[in-house]
Amino acid sequence: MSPKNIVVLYWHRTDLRLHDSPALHAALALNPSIFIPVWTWDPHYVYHSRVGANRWQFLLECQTSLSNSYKSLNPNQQLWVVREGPTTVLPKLWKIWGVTHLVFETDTDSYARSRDGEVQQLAKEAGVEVIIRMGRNLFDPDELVRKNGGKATMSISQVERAAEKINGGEPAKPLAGPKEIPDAWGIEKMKEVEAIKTEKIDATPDLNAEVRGGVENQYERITGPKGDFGVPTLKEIGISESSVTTPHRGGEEVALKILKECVEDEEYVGRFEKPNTSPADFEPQSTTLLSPHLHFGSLSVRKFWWDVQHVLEKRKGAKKPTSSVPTNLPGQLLFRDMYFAAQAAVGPAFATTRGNPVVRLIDWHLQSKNLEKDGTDDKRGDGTREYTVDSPEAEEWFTRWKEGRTGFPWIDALMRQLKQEGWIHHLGRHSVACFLTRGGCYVSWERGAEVFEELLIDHETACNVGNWMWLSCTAFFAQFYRCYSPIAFGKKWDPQGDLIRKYVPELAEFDKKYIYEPWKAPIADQKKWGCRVTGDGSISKSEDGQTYPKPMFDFDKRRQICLDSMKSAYDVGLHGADKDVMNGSWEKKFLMDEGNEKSNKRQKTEK
Ligand SMILES: Cc1cc2nc3c(=O)[nH]c(=O)nc-3n(C[C@H](O)[C@H](O)[C@H](O)COP(=O)(O)OP(=O)(O)OC[C@H]3O[C@@H](n4cnc5c(N)ncnc54)[C@H](O)[C@@H]3O)c2cc1C
Repeated sequence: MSPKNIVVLYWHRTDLRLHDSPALHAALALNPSIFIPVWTWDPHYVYHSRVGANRWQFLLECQTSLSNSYKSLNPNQQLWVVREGPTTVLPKLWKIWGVTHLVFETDTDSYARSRDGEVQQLAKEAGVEVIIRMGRNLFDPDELVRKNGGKATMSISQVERAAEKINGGEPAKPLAGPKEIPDAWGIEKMKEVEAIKTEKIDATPDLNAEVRGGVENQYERITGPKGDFGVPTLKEIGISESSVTTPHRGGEEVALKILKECVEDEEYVGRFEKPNTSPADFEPQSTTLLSPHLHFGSLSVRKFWWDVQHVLEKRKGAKKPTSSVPTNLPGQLLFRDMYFAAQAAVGPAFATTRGNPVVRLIDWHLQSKNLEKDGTDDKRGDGTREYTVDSPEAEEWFTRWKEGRTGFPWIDALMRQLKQEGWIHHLGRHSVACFLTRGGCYVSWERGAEVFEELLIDHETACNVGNWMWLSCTAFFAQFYRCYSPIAFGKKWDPQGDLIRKYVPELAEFDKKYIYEPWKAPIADQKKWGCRVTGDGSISKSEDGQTYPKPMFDFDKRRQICLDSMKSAYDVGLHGADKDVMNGSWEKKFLMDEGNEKSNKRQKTEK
């Protein structure tokens, strides 16, 4: 085919960048006469995945930045945002714009796999050639699985061994970004899509109704309210500007600047060891905070790897102390690949307990409803699962955890930082995840993962659920007797309690002696420091001034109960895909177990 006749529709999804994009490179290598970079505003993410205001804003910033980059290379270009789901709109676009090739980056997330399968079939029927390239990971997750004997990658050493068989353990080198971009069709031809019948949008279940304070008009016109295929505004998607509270900004330019500053600090990169970075540091935080950029693809993970690798090699050459995998920065990126490949092997069930062969079944409180006898699989994988409130007390703990009013200042500071900023340090995530599950509340990790899914600006299904399984000791990690104290762990990193003072300002005046355990402060001191420790925090002001809640339970007692219960659950030894789990009879096994908190409770109530 002569380049004259080549019309490429480039479908941006996980790659909001121009630098090092193998799919974009392949698309431009076709030498197209017409090149149309498109984003389809997919109702699946708008309604059926939990997304908070901060992550919406981050996405819009990434899209705006990409659109501007296109414009700077070709004033007639932009990111063409089309407001309809991809499986219905793409075939219409191909027809109207005479598309010959569809090009996109591989996405191994469960929803994306089935969507892309459907799109490929439609393209085949329409005679459109499809080109797909991997660029979201260091190594192709499916290839890692194959090299790991077809099994989920459950440890870094498995990833390293599998990667060794792919390219001697080295990710491909980054590709240069384009210097020029061909034209799209003229605006009149582009706008012909307005004549097409818009499909009815499937807006139920709407998991983001609460996030959207205002009226949304995101699907009223396929080309957007101005008819210019523009990146939506917050207002158009029904989100008020005041609900965006994150200080973290999106976009390729921002990502490249952060990476540049990071690698210029040779000591930082050379000595980086994750366990030695503080969860209490803010402005600046102690790790790179590049995760949201990797999530949206505003940064290439291979560029991250190689820029860091060059610093490490230089240091090694100069015989300077240099950290190594898995605690150094490349090690962190391998953890990311580990979770992607584990998800690629397990499929949609990776995000749940039911049907997931790698996850242990623990008899948590607030289990997903699909674990009940008549439970069904969440085939759409859209997080619509409901849960069973087996204990009103656990439900209350879960709510207090989510809202940052547990009465444990370290936990509350982190949960409020998460809500405000959409990002917390990895060890902060450890603390709050352990506290909600095996180290305090004994609430299902699936509840915690759903809260993170909404609030994180870096939410990545594979990494989120993978890490929740790790922290709850249901997969990847099994040392459940190693538990984070909400008091001692924070104190170790931040003896002055600065993180607490920032995010729990009602305790700002407390002496460092009491900042982690304010309930122990004498009443006279509490009054002097302007905050009484009383109630459950549901009312922030009381008659005598500001208040902070009492701890919601005795942590030492809860830790012991959780430890005993975990031990019993490990003895029962069920996993998510076992017959007893799939047919809903698993509870019987726990009822027979004497050592378990919940089974004892149940036996008592059943009598
Ligand atoms: C309960 C829980 C939930 C999590 N949910 C997510 C999530 O939804 N999305 C997400 O990207 N990370 C998640 N993580 C992993 C990790 O906490 C973040 O990737 C990291 O804190 C991001 O900050 P950073 O960019 O400064 O990391 P850095 O320490 O600078 O690491 C560089 C990059 O390596 C990757 N990385 C580092 N640690 C991990 C890890 N343990 N697992 C996977 N990738 C890692 C990230 O892409 C990160 O940007 C979660 C961790 C826990 C304990």
